[in-house]
Amino acid sequence: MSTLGITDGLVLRPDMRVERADVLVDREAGEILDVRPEIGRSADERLDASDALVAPGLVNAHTHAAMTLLRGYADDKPLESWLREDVWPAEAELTPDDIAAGTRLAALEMIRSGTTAFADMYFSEPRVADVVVESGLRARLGHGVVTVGKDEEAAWADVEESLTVADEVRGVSDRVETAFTPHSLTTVGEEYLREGVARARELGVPVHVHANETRHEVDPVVEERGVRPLEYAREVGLLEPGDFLAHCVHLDATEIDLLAETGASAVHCPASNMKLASGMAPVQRLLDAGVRVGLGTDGAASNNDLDLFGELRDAAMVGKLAAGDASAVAAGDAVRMATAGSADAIGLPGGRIEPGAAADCIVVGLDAAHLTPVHDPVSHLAYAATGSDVRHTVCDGRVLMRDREVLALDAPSVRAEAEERAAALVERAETA
Ligand SMILES: CSC[C@H]1O[C@@H](n2cnc3c(O)ncnc32)[C@H](O)[C@@H]1O
Ligand SMILES: [Zn+2]
Repeated sequence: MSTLGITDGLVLRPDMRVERADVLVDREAGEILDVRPEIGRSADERLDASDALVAPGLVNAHTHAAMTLLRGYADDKPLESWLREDVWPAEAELTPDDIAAGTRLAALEMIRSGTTAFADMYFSEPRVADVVVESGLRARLGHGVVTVGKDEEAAWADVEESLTVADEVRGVSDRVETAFTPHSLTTVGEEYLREGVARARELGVPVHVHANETRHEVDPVVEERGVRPLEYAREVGLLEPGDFLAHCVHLDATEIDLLAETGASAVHCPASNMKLASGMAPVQRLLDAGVRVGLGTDGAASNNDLDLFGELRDAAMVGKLAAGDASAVAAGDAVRMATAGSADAIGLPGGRIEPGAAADCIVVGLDAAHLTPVHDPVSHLAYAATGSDVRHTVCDGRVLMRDREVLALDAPSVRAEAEERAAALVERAETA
């Protein structure tokens, strides 16, 4: 057996206690073997965690990774006009090579800011899967379906593509899983949703969908169908355990209960919700009802970065504002959402430092001015740390970043290619 020891640090345990211990990893199995003082000293490879906290790798439960190419392209607009006037026209010009380059940039950013797994909904997902394999991350991937504005043939072809990706891409690596990913309850017609969801059940893949993000998305469902959007979702076969719904901002009490009863998860995207002025998700009410809640950045065009430490802070802050209660969404709740909550929501291993768990870990330096003194490391994770405090990143037992150097990707060439492709993409979009 070949081992990795993460030594001399503090370790964040699943119950949010922090203790001084080493973490010993089986590199081949990609599994945590033991968490105990001094257990890592004789490991084959060592990572220094002195003056640092060993935490689970963060899990980004909702993103569109290749949207890094559109970072800063269209700011300061609400969702509907942002999508229709800027984002969708630009996305129409994307090539598979652009998507690979944008995803590679996203992978670089995620590894550097302590994310070890993500859920993606986008296009050219076989190329996204190749980048996941190359970078060493874990992911659940899905081809996003939109049927509004398409003729029947094109709409069915989009549904078929999502199902084919869900079926075929999951075999490419142990670190890659898939989902059926209709874009939203209003941008995919009812017959396509019903059929796609039923076929996803046959394939045994979950559904990842945007839901209840803005009032403009909720009101038409209520007016036309006389039910709340998540009641409609249930009618078309959604909300099975394993399904996860991005945003869940505008929910009524019935919908919160539906999520709790069915076991479907909500993915909170606080920065995107604030930037697009979509609203404040009722996160404390979801947690109180027993709903599993994960945390996502959404795409880099509505955030504008993929640093989940920002979401941790935003989730804790906006959670209090939404509840009118400073004790709502406490630091430990936010950290749980970004780790075990997200991992469980998207159905990937990770999110916990304990024997038998996936060896997806980060080492966060606590030796910076903005993290001094250390009264409570969990508080620092939620409120004061940033992605650049991450010293090492490990996924599946493999070191992806050591002392801030990303090992599997060549950062300068990843950045250069993304820069070049982003400029050409925008040029094409603006002359189309
Ligand atoms: C069809 S692939 C996914 C699709 O979703 C778009 N998108 C990005 N951010 C959001 C958001 O916050 N709500 C809804 N849709 C979003 C993305 O640009 C792709 O077109
Ligand atoms: Zn999204």
